[in-house]
Amino acid sequence: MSKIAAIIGGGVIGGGWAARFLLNGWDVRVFDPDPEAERKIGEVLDNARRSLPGLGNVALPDEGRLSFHAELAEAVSGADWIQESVPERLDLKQKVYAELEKYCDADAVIGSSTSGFKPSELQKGRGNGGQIVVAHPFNPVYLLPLAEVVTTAANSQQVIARAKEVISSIGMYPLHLKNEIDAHVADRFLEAVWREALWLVKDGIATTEEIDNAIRYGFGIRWAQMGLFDTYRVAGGEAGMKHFMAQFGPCLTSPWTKLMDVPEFTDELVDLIAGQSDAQSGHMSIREMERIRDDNLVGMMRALGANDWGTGALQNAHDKSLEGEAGLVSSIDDIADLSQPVLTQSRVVPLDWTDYNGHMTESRYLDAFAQSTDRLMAIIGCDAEYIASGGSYFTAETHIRHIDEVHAGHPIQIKTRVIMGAGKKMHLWHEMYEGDRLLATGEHMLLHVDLKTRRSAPPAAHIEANLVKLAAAHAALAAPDGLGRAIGAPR
Ligand SMILES: NC(=O)C1=CN([C@@H]2O[C@H](COP(=O)(O)OP(=O)(O)OC[C@H]3O[C@@H](n4cnc5c(N)ncnc54)[C@H](O)[C@@H]3O)[C@@H](O)[C@H]2O)C=CC1
Ligand SMILES: C[N+](C)(C)CC(=O)CC(=O)[O-]
Repeated sequence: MSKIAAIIGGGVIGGGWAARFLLNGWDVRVFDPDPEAERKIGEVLDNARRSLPGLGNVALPDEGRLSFHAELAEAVSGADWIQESVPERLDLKQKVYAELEKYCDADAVIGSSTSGFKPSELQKGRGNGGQIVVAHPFNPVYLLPLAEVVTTAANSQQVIARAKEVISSIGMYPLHLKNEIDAHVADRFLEAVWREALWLVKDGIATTEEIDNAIRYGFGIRWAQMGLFDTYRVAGGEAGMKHFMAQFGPCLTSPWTKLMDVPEFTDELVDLIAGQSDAQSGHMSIREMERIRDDNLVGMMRALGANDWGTGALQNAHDKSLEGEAGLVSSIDDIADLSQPVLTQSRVVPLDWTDYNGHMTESRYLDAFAQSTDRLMAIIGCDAEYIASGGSYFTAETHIRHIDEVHAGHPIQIKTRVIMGAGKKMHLWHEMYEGDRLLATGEHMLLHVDLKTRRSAPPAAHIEANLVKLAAAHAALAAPDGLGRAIGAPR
């Protein structure tokens, strides 16, 4: 199946979709009458290239081709996925759908980024309405994985399944809503919070900065990892959700929120809010703020990945799906040539791996080598299931040589040799490269342990056999330069 996405409307959101598809290996065609569209998408892409490839622990596929088209017909003909991201005006969107109907392929899925319109409003009057679904993303689309997929009875199961499959394949989470409603689910929350915030500023209760602090220092970061209901379940203490509801349910009838209507957007209110926002953050450009936002998102999402939780768990699953294309294996049976060092890592240096010297920081070399050791362990059979049964390896000694520097966003690969594998011992040699350039070596001695006694113990027979097999195959290679080296400072 070809992978061609047509992006109709390449502004903030269309640019984000373009980057998400492109960096996941799709060819992307953009149609946008704005003469500045190419520049703007270029800038969004710069930010996306900086942040997305290093979000996960496995390299993304090769980037697709990006092209700009003056005619809608040219952009959409032959496209598998069409993403409409024109401004939020129903008349304009309906005009675009009438045009799309003429030129798109009959089996293409058409997703709309609309924040508020229902899919039936977009499908209305269209002979090909069954091809149209809402695929509502969140800014920045290239980093945030949620896409609300809203469908109607006009959409076949095949179209719905295809929509979910494509969205998942580019590392996103399709939240399928079968019942359409204005603004879907997530934007209902955003509007409620936004409305409260507008009143609080208008009535002089809090400034824009105080409101942002109330969110980012408190419930915002909490929501990011556990959402609303799980957070409140925990807040109910040992008695959980029922206790929480008994304690705080009555407040709802007060209610704490008094300001249910929307404040009028008078010039005075717009100036008040824009003025406070300028005072708060006017010293930074929007692009600068985007990069700060992206650095923070990547750091937080990668932290969740270490816990295999929330967006991090989703990214870990996406990484798994990319392993084959990246040349990574999880079993000795899948190694094509046993005589060569094993590829144990193919990734991009993430944003949060760099330091004040502007390059990958020393502790991350060990992090990368440790991940390669984990993969080698899995390859010989010491995988999660084996570890859960009570056996594993502990590292007893490590020697890392930092040979050349590498920067965030650059691709690295690690190749691993088994120097010795017998009984309880596993002696590994990792080499880290960017292309042909050797960046670092890692030499590690590990001991097999019984996780109950926490003492060294022989591994299961199949693990030792696999280790011996790899060690024997690698023994035919010339000894690596630097093997067994100590720092060797004169005394
Ligand atoms: N900005 C946001 O935070 C989010 C916006 N959305 C939705 O995404 C859609 C687009 O919003 P933004 O990207 O923010 O707007 P935007 O104003 O940044 O971009 C819209 C783009 O569409 C282009 N355009 C206008 N008429 C067109 C036409 N007939 N054919 C092709 N392109 C055309 C414009 O030149 C512009 O580049 C809206 O439906 C919005 O509700 C969804 C999620 C978040
Ligand atoms: C403000 N907004 C309604 C356009 C926001 C969205 O639709 C989603 C987002 O990215 O917050």
